[in-house]
Amino acid sequence: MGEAPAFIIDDLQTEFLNGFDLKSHVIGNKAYLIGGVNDEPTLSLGVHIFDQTRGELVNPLVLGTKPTPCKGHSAVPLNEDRILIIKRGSAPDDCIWFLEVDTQFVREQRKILGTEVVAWSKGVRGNPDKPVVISGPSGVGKGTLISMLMKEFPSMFGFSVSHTTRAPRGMEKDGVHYHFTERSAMEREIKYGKFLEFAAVHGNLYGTSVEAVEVVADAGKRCILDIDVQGARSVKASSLDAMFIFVCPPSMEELEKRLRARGTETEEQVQKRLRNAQAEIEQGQSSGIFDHILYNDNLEECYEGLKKLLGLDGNVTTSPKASPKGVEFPMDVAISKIDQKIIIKCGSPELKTTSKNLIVLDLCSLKGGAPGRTRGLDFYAI
Ligand SMILES: Nc1nc2c(ncn2[C@@H]2O[C@H](COP(=O)(O)OP(=O)(O)O)[C@@H](O)[C@H]2O)c(=O)[nH]1
Ligand SMILES: Nc1ncnc2c1ncn2[C@@H]1O[C@H](COP(=O)(O)OP(=O)(O)O)[C@@H](O)[C@H]1O
Repeated sequence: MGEAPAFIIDDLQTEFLNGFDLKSHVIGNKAYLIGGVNDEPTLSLGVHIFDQTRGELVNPLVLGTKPTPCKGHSAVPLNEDRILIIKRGSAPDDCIWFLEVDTQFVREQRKILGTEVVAWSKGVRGNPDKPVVISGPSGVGKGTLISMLMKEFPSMFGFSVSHTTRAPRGMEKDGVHYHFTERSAMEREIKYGKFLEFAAVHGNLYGTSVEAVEVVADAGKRCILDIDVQGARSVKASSLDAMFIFVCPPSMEELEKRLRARGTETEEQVQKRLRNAQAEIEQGQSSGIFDHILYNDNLEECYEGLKKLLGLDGNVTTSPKASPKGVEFPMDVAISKIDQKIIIKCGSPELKTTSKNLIVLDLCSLKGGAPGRTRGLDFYAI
């Protein structure tokens, strides 16, 4: 989008002129201008801020995944910290978005980055199952247990693919086992708030991106995270409500035997991992982070113990959780807010999912937000 014409700033109302589709919303002393050139059918949702105190138009740093282009949009500010956007002409699961302008995440990023920041978050119906964090020293068998679980229940669980600066091992594939990355690129992404947690482990940087966990939940699966104790501590302190499991070896001698038998590390790396293992085991057992401790002596018994913790010891249906359907909005909608409810009036009778033309969106059930998804959307027709 080019510079917004001056009269839009003066008027600060919805304007459609010369192909511009811009909506402005005043929150505090700032007017948020959302939209851009409407080159039908592709309106790309850009964001500008008009700072009324300074009388200046500002280009904010826009974080989060940007919505795909649409045919138009309607918007309404919510609770002084975000703007609800309904994209027109989008798929039912892609029409509700939030532009966060003063949420905790945005305020933190503004402070870190020293510039004006806004962030996108996509609205998703329903809530995923609690993610499972699995920690334990190198060589204890975390990867083996997780592979067994994925193999037996492929449609139920999804693996959070971490980023790491360590080199790939022979059989490891980029994007499957890890996202192998340069340290500088990873540090930049950490700075831009893309990581749920990160830690230096055995001399390399490892981290879970917010997206890594979100894509698993988007697929209707329960997310499994294989991360170290420092990472588990960060997740525990985050807003992600997870289950925490620590895997212990039967002895240090057995751990060393497994690590050497795996044959993936140099002697120096084996020594480093063994040195770190003692402290990890102590923290795993005494830090209060973990809900459960599993001893991996006999693999089959340990795997049965893991399944029991996950409620998989009885008869289990292995189909993935059906993701709740979205709503397809017609081109013509009007939005208003009453307390914690959003009323969406659909002007045309073409609404596909219902014969009624008022949709109520309940804001009380919303969870999460940028830099991930805003989950728990609950809407119904009246
Ligand atoms: N904090 C954190 N730790 C991770 C992440 N991914 C892997 N790790 C941990 O990093 C450590 C080393 O992992 P890796 O190099 O794959 O070796 P392995 O544990 O011997 O298989 C393990 O304790 C993993 O649990 C991550 O995203 N964040
Ligand atoms: N209970 C067990 N008994 C014997 N060997 C095991 C057991 N669990 C795992 N292993 C072996 O130990 C090695 C390390 O396991 P791995 O899953 O790679 O550990 P981690 O992911 O915790 O580093 C692998 O070669 C694996 O086959």
